Amino acid sequence: MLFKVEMKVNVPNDIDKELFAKQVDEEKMRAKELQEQGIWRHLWRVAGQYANVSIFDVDSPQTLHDLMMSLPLFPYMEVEVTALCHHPSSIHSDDR
Ligand SMILES: O=C(O)CC1=CCC(=O)O1
Repeated sequence: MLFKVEMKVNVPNDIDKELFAKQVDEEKMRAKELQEQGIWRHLWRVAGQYANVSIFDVDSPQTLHDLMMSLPLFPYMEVEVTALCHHPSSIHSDDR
């Protein structure tokens, strides 16, 4: 199942900078793993914002939920999830 996930990162003004830098590194490593596994299919920066638009390929909404909750930067994120399905005019057969 494909999901569009929009993540906006809100960094608290009083955050410990070292802790946050560590969490960013951990997020980067997790994102790399999930991309290599074909789960995090697309990861795009939203121009001009500390935000991204991503496409995830997971077996259920519960799996997506568990995955999102486990992201190191999740505590700072606003997240919007949109379920996607095949478009009848798409020429790609692998976008289900
Ligand atoms: O920078 C972001 O948008 C949050 C994030 C997602 C994956 C990653 O490495 O950072």
